[in-house]
Amino acid sequence: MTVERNPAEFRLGKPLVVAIDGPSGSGKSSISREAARRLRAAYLDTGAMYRAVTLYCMEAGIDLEDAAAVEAAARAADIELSTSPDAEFVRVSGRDVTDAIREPIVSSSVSAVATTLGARAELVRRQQQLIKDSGLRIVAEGRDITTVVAPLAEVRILLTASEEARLRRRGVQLGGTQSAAQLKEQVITRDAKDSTVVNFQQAADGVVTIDSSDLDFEETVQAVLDVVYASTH
Ligand SMILES: Nc1ncnc2c1ncn2[C@@H]1O[C@H](COP(=O)(O)OP(=O)(O)OP(=O)(O)O)[C@@H](O)[C@H]1O
Ligand SMILES: Nc1ccn([C@H]2C[C@H](O)[C@@H](COP(=O)(O)O)O2)c(=O)n1
Repeated sequence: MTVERNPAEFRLGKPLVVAIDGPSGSGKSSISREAARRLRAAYLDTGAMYRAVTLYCMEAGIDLEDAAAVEAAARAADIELSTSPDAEFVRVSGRDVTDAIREPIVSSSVSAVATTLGARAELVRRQQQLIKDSGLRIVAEGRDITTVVAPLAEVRILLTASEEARLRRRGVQLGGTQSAAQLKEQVITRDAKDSTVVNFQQAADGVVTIDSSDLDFEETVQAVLDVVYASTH
């Protein structure tokens, strides 16, 4: 079913929190950003916050295996994150780190922060505040948005795709610069580590699964918008 109505006008004046979780490379960030644009909503990339804390720790010489130090860093880090789908930026201590947090060294270290429960508690608190600050019109994506950060969201989606599709997409996204082994490390191995503290492989009760393996980008955005309409009627 494709909805004809104008998404930008949909549910204006009423809360519309759209929570999207899923594994690495499933399309959460790119699909959520585009869905937010069309819904005229804010956009929250929670993974960027885990990445920002990781970079903060690495630059401060904090041992990522020291849970107490990582938790303290998550509390101390001065992180500014754009929630505009049209202006992506992340700043740590006022410095632009939008590109730096996407470097492979951060991708391969971020699970240490993501699996530190005290750091998660602090970032969940900040994420819930950002959702409130949006006026409750936002698409928020990550690994625990449907279950922990916004379990009462109007719309809750698990965005999945086959392992093969996710590896292929990430390979294309990185311009063919990564070997098959490197891609597997950044996508599959990272998911396995992150899965030890949050479940983003199976949909929780009430969460709608969208499998994008055989959908192109536009079809996936449309599938998300269809679930938004269906879940709010
Ligand atoms: N349905 C789709 N068909 C084809 N390509 C897609 C589709 N969805 C997303 N992509 C592309 O796949 C790549 C990975 O998507 P994206 O970065 O949004 O994934 P992600 O789930 O946020 O990953 P991560 O959690 O690792 O950051 C991007 O280049 C994106 O444009
Ligand atoms: N809500 C979230 C968001 C992200 N993470 C972790 C898992 C990833 O390894 C890392 C970076 O996320 P990405 O930018 O790849 O989406 O952050 C999490 O545990 N919970």
